[in-house]
Amino acid sequence: MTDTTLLQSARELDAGDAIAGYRGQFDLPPGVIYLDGNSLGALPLRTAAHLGEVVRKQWGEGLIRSWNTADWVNLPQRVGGKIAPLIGAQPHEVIACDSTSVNLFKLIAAALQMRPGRKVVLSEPGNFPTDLYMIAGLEAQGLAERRLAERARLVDALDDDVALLMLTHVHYKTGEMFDMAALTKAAHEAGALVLWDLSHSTGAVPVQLNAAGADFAVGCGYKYLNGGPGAPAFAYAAERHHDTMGQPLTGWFGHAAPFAFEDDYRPAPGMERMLAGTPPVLGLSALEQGVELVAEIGMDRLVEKSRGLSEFLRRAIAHFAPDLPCISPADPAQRGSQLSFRHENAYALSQALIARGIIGDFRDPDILRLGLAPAYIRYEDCYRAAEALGEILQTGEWERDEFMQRAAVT
Ligand SMILES: Cc1ncc(COP(=O)(O)O)c(C=O)c1O
Ligand SMILES: Nc1c(O)cccc1C(=O)C[C@H](N)C(=O)O
Repeated sequence: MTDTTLLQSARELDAGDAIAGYRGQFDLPPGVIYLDGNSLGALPLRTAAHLGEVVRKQWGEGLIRSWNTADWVNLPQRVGGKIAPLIGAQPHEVIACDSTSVNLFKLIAAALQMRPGRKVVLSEPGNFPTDLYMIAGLEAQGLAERRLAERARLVDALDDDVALLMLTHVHYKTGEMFDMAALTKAAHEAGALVLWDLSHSTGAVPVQLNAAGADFAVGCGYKYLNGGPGAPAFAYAAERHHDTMGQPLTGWFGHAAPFAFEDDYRPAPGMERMLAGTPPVLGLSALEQGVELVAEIGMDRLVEKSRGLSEFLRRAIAHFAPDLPCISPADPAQRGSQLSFRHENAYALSQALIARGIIGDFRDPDILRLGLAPAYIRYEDCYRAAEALGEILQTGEWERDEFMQRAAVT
C-alpha cells in the first residue's frame, strides 16, 4: 500500500534535514524504528565509550581519588549547568540529582514552607501519577492539601489557600502543552508559587523558565536528554529563592561543608542544598554525555525538526489510518514531540507495531503514543510507521492473541 508521493516527500524532507547527521551518533539497532524516545531515549555512542572510560580509568585506576581528580564531587552542579540553557535557566539554577519523583517531593515541600498559612497544592486530574502521589505523601504528613482542577478551571481554582501550582508542561498522554508564562503569571497574581514538571519538554520543546518567571521545575534525564535507564533527574529553582528555600531531605551532600562532618545541619548555598546523598557518578557521567549531545545539536534545530516530524506523521497517519483519531493538539506549537491516538485496542496495536520493529507505546486505557525524538528520528521512519499502522488496522493483524497479553511494563 505504498504511497509513492508521500514516501518521496519524506525522503526529500530527510535530504533537507540540517541535523540528519546526528542520527549516526546514536547506537540504534538495525531494523528498528524507535518511536519511544519520549520514555527512554536512545544510547549515544559517545556515552558507551565514555562510561567505559569512567568505569575503568576513573573508578578502576583512580579509585577514591577520582572524587577530586575527575571532579566527581561537582557532577551534579556541572551536569545541571549544562541542562540550564536547554530550559532557559542560568547554570547555577539547575542541579542534576535524584529521580524526578524525589525532586518533586523536595520542591513541593520547599514551596509549602515558603508560603506559611497556605497548604493547597493545585494540580490537574490526570497529571503524571508520581506528581500526584508526591502531594499525597506530604498530605499524609499534614503538610499539604491536594486540590485538582480541570485545565480550563485551573485559574479559577487559584485562591489564597494555594501555596503551589504544580503542573506537567507537556502532558505525558496527550502531548498537550500548557502556556507556561500565562499560568505562572496567574499563580503569582494569586500569591502562589509554581513548579513545572519538564519531563516531556526538556530537549524537545522550547522552555524559557526565567522568562516565564517560574519558581521551580523538575525533569527527567532519561527521555529526550538520552541519559540512560534510571538516569538522574534535575531540579531548578529561580535564583531569587536560593537564600530562602529549604528542603526536607537534609542529607550531608546538601550541607554547607559536607567534609567538615559537623553534628548540625547547615544548608549549602544555592542549588547544592537540594542534594541529599552521594551523587550517582556513573548515572551522571552518562547523563552528561546525552546532555552535551543535545546542546551540540541545539534546541532551535531540535524544536524545528520535532515540529516537522510530528506534522509529517500526523499527515501520514491521517492518510493511511484516517479513522484513527489523533488526540494531540493540531497546532505543533501547542504540543510536545509526540502524537497520541485513541483506539479501544491500543495495547494490541502497539504490540503489533512492535512485532514489525516499530516501537511506540501504550498508555492505559486506550492510547497509542508515538514519540518523535528529533535528534535521531527520520521523516521516512514516520512514513514507515504510518504505513504499517494502516496495514495493521486494515488487515486486523492486531487481533492476534499474543498481542493482547499485557506485559508488566508498558
Ligand atoms: C511527567 C513525568 N514526571 C515524572 C516521571 C517519572 O519520574 P521518575 O523519574 O521519578 O520515575 C515521568 C515518567 O516516568 C513523567 O512522565
Ligand atoms: N520511567 C519509566 C520506567 O521506569 C519504565 C517504563 C516507562 C517509564 C517512563 O518514563 C514512562 C513515561 N514517563 C511516560 O510518559 O509514560
